[in-house]
Amino acid sequence: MELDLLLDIGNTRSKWITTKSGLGGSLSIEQSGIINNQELSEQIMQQFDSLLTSSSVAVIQNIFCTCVGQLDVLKIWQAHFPSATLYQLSGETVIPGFDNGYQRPTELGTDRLAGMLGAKTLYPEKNILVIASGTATTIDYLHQGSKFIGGWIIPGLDLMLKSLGKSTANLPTLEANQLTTSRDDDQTFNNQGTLAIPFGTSTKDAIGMGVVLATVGAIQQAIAQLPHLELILITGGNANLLEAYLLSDSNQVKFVQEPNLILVGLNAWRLHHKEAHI
Ligand SMILES: Nc1ncnc2c1ncn2[C@@H]1O[C@H](COP(=O)(O)OP(=O)(O)O)[C@@H](O)[C@H]1O
Ligand SMILES: CC(C)(COP(=O)(O)O)[C@@H](O)C(=O)NCCC(=O)O
Repeated sequence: MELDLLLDIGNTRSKWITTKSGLGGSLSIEQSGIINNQELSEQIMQQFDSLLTSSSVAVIQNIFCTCVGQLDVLKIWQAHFPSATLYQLSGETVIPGFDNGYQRPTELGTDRLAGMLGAKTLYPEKNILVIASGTATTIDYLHQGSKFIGGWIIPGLDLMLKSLGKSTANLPTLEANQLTTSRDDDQTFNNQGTLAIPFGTSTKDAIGMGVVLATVGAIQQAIAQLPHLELILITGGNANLLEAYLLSDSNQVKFVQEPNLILVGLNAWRLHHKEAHI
């Protein structure tokens, strides 16, 4: 079987999917995985073991990739699949029906571009806010599934926690997974059933609630200034955590978690690329 590898290299982790190499409709997933970039070589060997050992049957033909992480990370990926052809998404890549509103399109992170292509593919013609909550948190607006209006970049939850810990004498360095979302804890819920954000009464809570509110507040600001917003999509490593704090029915806008949004976007670009080069 001939396979293509869809690869999203972020600043913390690489997310991947293999799909049949031919042209198809929606994304069919053969295998998938997530690898921390610091453990890349070891994990590629482990996660791809069955593919690599049965290489006479399954071969990676092409890699369709977005890389906003270190180039060295991409080089390690390439070294494991030397016979595959590498295609890298660029801010300048032309996609029919998609208009990149950045002043300098090449400046736009290709993961953000792929996220919007994913949104356009899954929810055509909608006004969509795309939130990617990873190393950084990005909040991007896609108008009518076709025009990227612009967005915001703020430090991701871990990054905020790390920088507070590192740059102050008195603050501990918390981790995002210490910001609990469990309903078993003694936490406050608002009348929509999502977590309320109380004022902190300990250093830990003051930091935790502060970084969550910095993020949720930005998202709510975006919602407030987009009267025609129809849908909010959230993806990335902190999507679960963030979702617990976001209003599920903000301003009547539907809110959906799409873990593979960027890879879905890469697949849409892959199909377009293949159709254009038949
Ligand atoms: N198992 C995990 N390993 C690393 N980070 C994780 C993990 N689970 C959740 N996270 C959170 O997800 C973030 C990375 O999310 P991800 O979407 O992969 O980011 P990026 O695309 O920037 O690499 C980390 O900053 C961390 O806060
Ligand atoms: C904003 C980002 C750092 C997000 O990276 P991530 O958190 O996904 O690792 C990345 O999309 C990037 O490097 N963007 C380039 C600048 C821009 O999009 O304007």
